[in-house]
Amino acid sequence: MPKTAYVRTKPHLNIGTMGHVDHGKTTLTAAITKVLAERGSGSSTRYVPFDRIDRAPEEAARGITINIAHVEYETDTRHYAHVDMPGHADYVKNMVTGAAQLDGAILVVSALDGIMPQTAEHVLLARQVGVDHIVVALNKADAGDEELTDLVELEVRELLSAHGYGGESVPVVRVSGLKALEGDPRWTAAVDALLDAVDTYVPMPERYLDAPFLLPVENVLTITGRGTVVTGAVERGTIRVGDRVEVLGAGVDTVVTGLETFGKPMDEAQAGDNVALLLRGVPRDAVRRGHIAAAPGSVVPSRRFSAQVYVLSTGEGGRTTPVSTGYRPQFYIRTADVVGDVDLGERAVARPGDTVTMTVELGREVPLEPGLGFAIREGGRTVGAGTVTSVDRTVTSVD
Ligand SMILES: Nc1nc2c(ncn2[C@@H]2O[C@H](COP(=O)(O)OP(=O)(O)OP(=O)(O)O)[C@@H](O)[C@H]2O)c(=O)[nH]1
Ligand SMILES: [Mg+2]
Repeated sequence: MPKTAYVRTKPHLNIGTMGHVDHGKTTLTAAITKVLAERGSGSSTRYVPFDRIDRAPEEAARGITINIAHVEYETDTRHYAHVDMPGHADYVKNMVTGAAQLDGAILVVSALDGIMPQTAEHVLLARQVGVDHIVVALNKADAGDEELTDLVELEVRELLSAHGYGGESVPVVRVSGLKALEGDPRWTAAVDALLDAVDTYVPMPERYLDAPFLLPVENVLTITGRGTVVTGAVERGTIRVGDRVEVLGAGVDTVVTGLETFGKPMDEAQAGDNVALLLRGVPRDAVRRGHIAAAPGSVVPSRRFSAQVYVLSTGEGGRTTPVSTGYRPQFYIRTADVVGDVDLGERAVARPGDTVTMTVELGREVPLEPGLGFAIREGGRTVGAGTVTSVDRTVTSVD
């Protein structure tokens, strides 16, 4: 049976749940889909139960969200792709990948526990990777005491202000994902209120539809008998079946032979869409997460750039000791994870808590441009966050 094509009836946005481990992100995600399915809003909304969101086998075994799960739903005015991000500290790198494509985020904070290390880390990373709007879900409000919840709310608003989110105006909605899932009317209404806050507070971002096509590869899979598929969110431009693309990093130049969003075929994908591209004649192991699919010749990758970097303080989970020239951490740029050599120039050291300028020489070429945000990690933790200020295009790569 042919699959029904995707029909673009509402503006599409990418949002997601982020926050500390066990604060209820996945439960709330399931509750959102249930409330919307019952509201009957939009043909693409389906209830996705909790255990279908945490679906990779490795996750079920460990009971924590490792990969990033995408679900689709519609409110009355918008179509959303929602990524449920992992809270566990080891998986913050996946959070960077997920957040890199978010137009807005729902920060889930347990009203019982308040701000925890990953709550703060996710807010910092969200700021760095360009998430401009956050709505807060104070979850587990069914079990929390009102006065304590008021304190948690104050604390969250302060945290957001400290990271430039204007904490006093951010919507903070008290919810219970668990009770909403059980159908308790008080709490399904709270989820409705949260969705209304997302609909109104997160603006429709500007989509660069006229720019050359670019998609950072998030995942690669094989469809038996059809070929290799790359997935991710289109960063800019549009793409149609039959268009040529090159995959930077893989050295592949090919043609798009199929295009889907949430399992539905589409004729054209555009900036902001979460898509799967079927590529002609590309071996599965040629392409990896971190590569970039782009209109041929539209981007020139580079290795050297200058950046402004904030070195996380020790209290934020950063380093306890300064860094100096010669430091070699991992750089998380779009979906890529690349080693880089740091040069601090005249400045001898950068201490935790400092904001510094640096030159970086990456281990391999990636498409870079001023304004691009990135995270710096070392030994499984985030130690810095920065923005590219200029790109040195004179250094050519040997590979
Ligand atoms: N009382 C109460 N418990 C909740 C609520 N939401 C989630 N929980 C419980 O909190 C625990 C964690 O919920 P999850 O939804 O798995 O949390 P998570 O944030 O997705 O966790 P990670 O993905 O591992 O970071 C589970 O035992 C839930 O049943 C709520 O609104 N109220
Ligand atoms: Mg989860």
